[in-house]
Amino acid sequence: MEIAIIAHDGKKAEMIQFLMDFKALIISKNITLIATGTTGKNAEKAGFTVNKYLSGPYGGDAQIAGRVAEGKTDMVLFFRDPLGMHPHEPDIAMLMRLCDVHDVPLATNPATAELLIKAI
Ligand SMILES: O=C(CO)COP(=O)(O)O
Repeated sequence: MEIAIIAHDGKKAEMIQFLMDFKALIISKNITLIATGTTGKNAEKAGFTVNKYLSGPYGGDAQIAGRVAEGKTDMVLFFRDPLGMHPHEPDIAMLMRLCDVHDVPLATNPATAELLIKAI
């Protein structure tokens, strides 16, 4: 199972805490993690193996959206910062739209991500 992890800067610490909280489950379920660039680097520093794509503003969200459209990604955990401005807002909207088009589970905050990952 492939899960995409993406976190805006203000939410990266929460993403790493989330990954640590569910590390045993991620390993035991043989989950492949993919991520936007900087989120992925942070996860690697925390000891996770991650397939990294470009940083979000440089097209990483769009690359992951492509994988969602191709049926390669099974779940997207996207810790968005609703208080921040993002130059790549169109890419973010595209990713969320394609999750809906292809009925791929999408969590946009840690509470929802916890419910989703516990359901695996
Ligand atoms: O911008 C992002 C999501 O929209 C995240 O990108 P990074 O993981 O490269 O910071």
